[in-house]
Amino acid sequence: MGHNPLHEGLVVAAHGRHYTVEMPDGSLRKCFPRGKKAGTAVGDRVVIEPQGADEGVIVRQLERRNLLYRSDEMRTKLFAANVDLLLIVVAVEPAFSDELIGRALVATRCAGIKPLVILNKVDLLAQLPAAQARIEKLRGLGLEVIELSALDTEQVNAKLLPLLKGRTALLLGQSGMGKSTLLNALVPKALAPTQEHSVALDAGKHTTTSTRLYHLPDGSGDLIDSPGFQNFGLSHLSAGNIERGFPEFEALLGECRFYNCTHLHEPGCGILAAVEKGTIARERHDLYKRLLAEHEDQNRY
Ligand SMILES: Nc1nc2c(ncn2[C@@H]2O[C@H](COP(=O)(O)OP(=O)(O)OP(=O)(O)O)[C@@H](O)[C@H]2O)c(=O)[nH]1
Ligand SMILES: [Zn+2]
Repeated sequence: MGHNPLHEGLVVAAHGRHYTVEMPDGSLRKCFPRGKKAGTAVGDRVVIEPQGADEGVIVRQLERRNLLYRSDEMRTKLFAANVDLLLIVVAVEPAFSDELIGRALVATRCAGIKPLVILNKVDLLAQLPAAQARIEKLRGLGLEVIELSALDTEQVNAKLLPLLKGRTALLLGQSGMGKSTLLNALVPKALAPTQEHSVALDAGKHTTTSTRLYHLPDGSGDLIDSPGFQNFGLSHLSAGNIERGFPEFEALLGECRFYNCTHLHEPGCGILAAVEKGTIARERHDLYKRLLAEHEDQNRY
């Protein structure tokens, strides 16, 4: 009895212990990692050995362009691989978190992924100016922002499809920002349960919690969605990585007196001086301090 021939496939869903791998003919296989270690993420290209009609074993994974992690207090987990674009979905209402955007910005700068902010629900005209004022600050950090209403499918496609063409984008958003509505507008067959549907269908019974990759209908790009994903734990990043995650620090780093300045308490620190002057926002420096502290906590033992 010889081995089955090996095949290359794309990991389109992660379910904890097993993965869904899409084969070149479009068929899906339920695949298990060889051995105990699961070093595979959605977006990875893998070589599998087919087993039976619709299963397989992941023999190895091909080299990846980049890898995003999501870590919590407990551990660091793989999130998604080979991502070109991080779509950070925020909304005019409810209020969005600067913290999450700041963390996403650090993660993308470290992984070499382009971040793009989507301001959703611009049809809520009364609250729009206040949201736009907050968005201006993000533009000041060099973030590109696209304004749209996810309820307007035509508008969503006109604004986003050209940017998604030939790329793999990861959707990120706090609950209520309209991420599911946006996904449904781009990939109708994804049928991501929106909040209304979840309520109608009995308290979110149909909400999936696994990370999934969807192909755009015209086949010219992929979207990765990770329901229930709220925060970007970054405790796996080094202090140098965290520093690099703050674009507004970059031009000032040369002004610190000490070459290994941590920008926390050193005399002659260019960053601290800018915070005092107000040219770097204090909330941003506070986020920097929090990320460093999380990193210290994680690496203490
Ligand atoms: N006015 C307006 N409402 C929107 C828009 N997009 C989404 N919504 C509404 O906002 C609410 C939240 O949308 P969802 O798509 O469920 O939000 P989500 O980000 O997926 O939230 P979770 O399902 O909790 O993860 C729903 O009531 C949507 O109908 C929009 O462009 N304009
Ligand atoms: Zn400094």
